[in-house]
Amino acid sequence: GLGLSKKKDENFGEWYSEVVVHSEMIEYYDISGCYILRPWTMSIWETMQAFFDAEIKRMKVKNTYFPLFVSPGVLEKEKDHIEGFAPEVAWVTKSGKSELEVPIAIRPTSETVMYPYFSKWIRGHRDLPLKLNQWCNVVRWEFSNPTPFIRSREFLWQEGHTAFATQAEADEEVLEILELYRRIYEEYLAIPVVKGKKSELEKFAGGLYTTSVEAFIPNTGRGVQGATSHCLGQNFAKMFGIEFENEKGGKAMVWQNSWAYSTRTIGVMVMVHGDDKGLVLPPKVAATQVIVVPVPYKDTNTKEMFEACLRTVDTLTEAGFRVEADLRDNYGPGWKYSHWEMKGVPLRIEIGPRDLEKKQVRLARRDNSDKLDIPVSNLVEQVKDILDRIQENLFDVAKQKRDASIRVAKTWDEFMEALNQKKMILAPWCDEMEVEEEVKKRTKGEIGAAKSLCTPFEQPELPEGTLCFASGKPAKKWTYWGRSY
Ligand SMILES: O=C(C[C@H]1NCCC[C@H]1O)Cn1cnc2c(c1=O)CCCC2
Ligand SMILES: [Mg+2]
Repeated sequence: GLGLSKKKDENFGEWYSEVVVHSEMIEYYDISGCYILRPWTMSIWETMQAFFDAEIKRMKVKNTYFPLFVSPGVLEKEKDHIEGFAPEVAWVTKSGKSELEVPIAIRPTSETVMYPYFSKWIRGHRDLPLKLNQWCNVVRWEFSNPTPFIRSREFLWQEGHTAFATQAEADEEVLEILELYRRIYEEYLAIPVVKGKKSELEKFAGGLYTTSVEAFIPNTGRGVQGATSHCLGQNFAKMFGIEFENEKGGKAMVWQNSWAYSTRTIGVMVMVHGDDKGLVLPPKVAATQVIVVPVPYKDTNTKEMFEACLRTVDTLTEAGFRVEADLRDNYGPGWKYSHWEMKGVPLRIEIGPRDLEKKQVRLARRDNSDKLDIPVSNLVEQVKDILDRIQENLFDVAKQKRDASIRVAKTWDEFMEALNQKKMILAPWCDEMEVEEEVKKRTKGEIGAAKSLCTPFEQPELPEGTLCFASGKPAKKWTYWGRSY
């Protein structure tokens, strides 16, 4: 039947699973950790893809497509890159009834797929910069609790792989891409994120440094890595022999980056904005931004009302909005209101007999349930204004909740108190890896250990003599910590 059986503040995990299914985003699949992405999800993915693809094309990145399959030799080429992850790699060992001579890996990411060819294609400085991206799926056979969008064994992403003659060019692109990831979260998904650098322990082991945008889920008190932009330095160039003849005729290794965001972004959006009536979609990414529902009265002239609904759809469609009318005669208005609220449609337009008479329509906002009557003559302007206000309001509310979840901690006790209150902790840290390992050990438990989320580029003042919250040594930086997905 209609409606959720679990409340967001009471049983978050089950609430989330119900929302993604009842909003028709996800269908569960018979293989654990794999999910069907239904059209209501794909339209969101496509909207973000349209933005990001256009932006990277402006950066002269070209789309490509490499094979799904990786030969074992290359995959295991980079020891410390792969050893930590080996259990997650899925392998094809048979075709039909016969065993394969050599098992073939399914790509968990494509560094090792692409870089032998980078080595072949990059000969001279004129071959640089090489900037490729692919939109594809990857497979990681995760064992910890699978969660739709957030942690699945197969997911969609884009992975950018670029090579430059100089570190400066690589460093610059890392941040340019990270800004695009911030825009995806803050401008499209209406989710506040922190831009920062990963610690040595949390960074991509194969790279030089990792930058990320970090989101936070107040209900669970968990950080979530929203997207990553890595500078790989010359590590992979060394491994795969990716070198070029520079202007002076000497040989030099390239500087590389790799960067990705995935369908995980959609799960963060559900978690942050969803409520006890279901999904709440930011207008920028909503497949349907406006749903028009007729409200027939007993003896109403339904023909005239349906025509008014269709005229409303035409007017708003011409104005560039994504709008539908629900004219099904086997459901009443009340059922339709709940249905489209569950699916998170940002704005509903109700048209009843009185609205016809008065040449007005009634708008109902999904984010704050406000209702207002507006004259049909002013429809387009008002709908545009309201959708913009909904987008802003979703961001403002999410930011206010996220900021309320941040605690500054200067001592271990303050840290543990905040951690147990499901907070995102900003603490002065000595930046020593052993100390971070110690924090993980000391906070290990049923619901997972605390880890560093990122060192924000925006550093608060660090007064001389400030001590590390965990080691008591002189602090070097402010870092965000918390439990995470
Ligand atoms: O994938 C990356 C780094 C990089 N890959 C390309 C896009 C950007 C960024 O995600 C890290 N990583 C994560 N997970 C795994 C691997 C791995 O390299 C390799 C083996 C299986 C699991
Ligand atoms: Mg992983």
